[in-house]
Amino acid sequence: MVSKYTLFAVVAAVVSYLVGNGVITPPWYLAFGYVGIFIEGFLVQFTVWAFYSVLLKHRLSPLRHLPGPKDNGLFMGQWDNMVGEQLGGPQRTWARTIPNDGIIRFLGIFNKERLLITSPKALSEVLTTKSYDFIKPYEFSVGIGRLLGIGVLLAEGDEHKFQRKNLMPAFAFRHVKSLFPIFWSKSVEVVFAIDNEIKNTAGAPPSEAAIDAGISRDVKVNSDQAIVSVGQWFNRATLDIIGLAGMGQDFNAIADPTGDLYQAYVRTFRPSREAFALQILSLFISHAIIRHLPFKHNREVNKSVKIIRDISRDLIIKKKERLAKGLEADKDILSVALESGAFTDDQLVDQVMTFLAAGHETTATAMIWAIYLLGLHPAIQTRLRAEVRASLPSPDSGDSITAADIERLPYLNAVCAEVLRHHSPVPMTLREANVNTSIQGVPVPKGTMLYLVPWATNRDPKLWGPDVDEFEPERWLRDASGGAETNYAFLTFIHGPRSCIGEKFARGEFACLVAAFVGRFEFELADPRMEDERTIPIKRGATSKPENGLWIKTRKVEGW
Ligand code: HEM
Repeated sequence: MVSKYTLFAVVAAVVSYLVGNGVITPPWYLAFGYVGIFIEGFLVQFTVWAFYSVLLKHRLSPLRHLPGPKDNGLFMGQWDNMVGEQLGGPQRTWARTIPNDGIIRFLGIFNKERLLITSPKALSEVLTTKSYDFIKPYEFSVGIGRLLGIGVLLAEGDEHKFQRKNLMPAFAFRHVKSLFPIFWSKSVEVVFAIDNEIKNTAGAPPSEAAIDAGISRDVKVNSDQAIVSVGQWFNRATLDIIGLAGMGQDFNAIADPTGDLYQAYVRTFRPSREAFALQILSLFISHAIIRHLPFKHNREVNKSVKIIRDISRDLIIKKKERLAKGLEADKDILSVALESGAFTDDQLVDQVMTFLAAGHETTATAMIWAIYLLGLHPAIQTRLRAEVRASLPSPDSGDSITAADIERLPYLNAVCAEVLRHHSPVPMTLREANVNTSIQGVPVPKGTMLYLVPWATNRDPKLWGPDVDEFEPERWLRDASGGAETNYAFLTFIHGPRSCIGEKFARGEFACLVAAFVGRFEFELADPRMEDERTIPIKRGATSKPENGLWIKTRKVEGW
């Protein structure tokens, strides 16, 4: 489709030719030759278009009658609220306070119209029955695609159906069950590593360089207690798990955080002023241009992406060699993708990149919130520790576990489900109507942007009851659905054909990591300022976690 800028340029060129040759004479213009008239022509069109789209379009929109927040800025709609609060925060408030039938309309930057989808019925249409009417917005895909590759997460339409069908066998629960020994062995390894760190870490805070490189942030308190920064440990553990269970390759990031792959992710996700500035710039300029601007952050991300791509390619070559040698077929994600014969080598690289990134940062974020919430609620922590110790083998025993061992721990499963409800690692995701369609009978024009916000839906009192903000694992013991009347009240993994393909994998590794950590350690928040979750600065991005990390006073509990 021709872009509006191309159209403006063509019209301006024609006008410039006609005026320059005296065919037409506008009542007023500055005669600076053909180029001057071209620029004037372009600017006049741009100004008319900008005036229309910022000040008029939303007033004439067929969606203008939908309920929504009224305190809009003249040019920037709800922008001030959205940047001033945690990601998903304003949407959580609107879903609670603005009476609506499932759709709330709000204005974003330059008064662009957006729809927040709130009711289970509307969510089921967008996510399930009309899933392919909605796509991931182009700019979102280009931005995140640099790091994730264009794999199943970003493919659309028939291409997505094809990729998902061929990857599904690797994620069937029958298969995921066989991965529990890997989940457990890495959970035990990270617990041992943290235990060692508590014994050996120095009394002084680690150097800035070590913190920056995601290597150590831990500080000794006394002989058996240290302040541990849990985030980096769980990133290392989940990267190892997706490596082993997903690709058959141990990246050894728990043992050695200086490895290329782990460091590539540390550089990419490291918050910096430049990264934030580029994020803001991406609201005005295409990601395709931004990534080439000469900034240090861009150079670091580009370098990291090359490393991740090269490692992904190497993994594929090694796997192919194993297959060619006729070695026993592996059942990891990469082997399933290779054996399906559905993907070219380049497509496989994109899939591997997708699974590496989507498969580790999310679960590591879930772990941060689990430790945060259990640090805040010592009674729940103690009860969970008792259940784990009574039922699972001590890490020291060297014994492994099965999926059934985890399944039969009701409190562990309830705690994990409640963490995922209370603090969804992915706070929100976006969709764009790809065709003229409708939601709950409301006509939705092509191009309309939709917000699906687990941070709002998972905490909506209409769906969960008045105790929605309590961290209350019991709700999952009373009722397998947590007390909500519908699945669509729980959006952590989304639903339908674009739901998280790794949900069962994620729930399995998450339960193992929580069990091993809580079984072995007693812990509390090191920073009392974090006790009020509403005031914690949260990092903005695809996943939401505390911007300054999570620091907990940790002590080994003997006897298991
Ligand atoms: C607690 C951990 C996790 C959470 C909260 C989570 C959440 C999500 C969400 C919300 C989506 C939908 C994104 C969207 O449509 O915009 C998604 C998609 C996806 N996730 Fe996860 N995820 C987790 C773990 C994993 C793991 C461990 C893997 C891989 C092993 C994985 C692989 C994927 C893939 C490939 C997709 C795209 C699916 C598709 O579009 O067909 N995720 N995830």
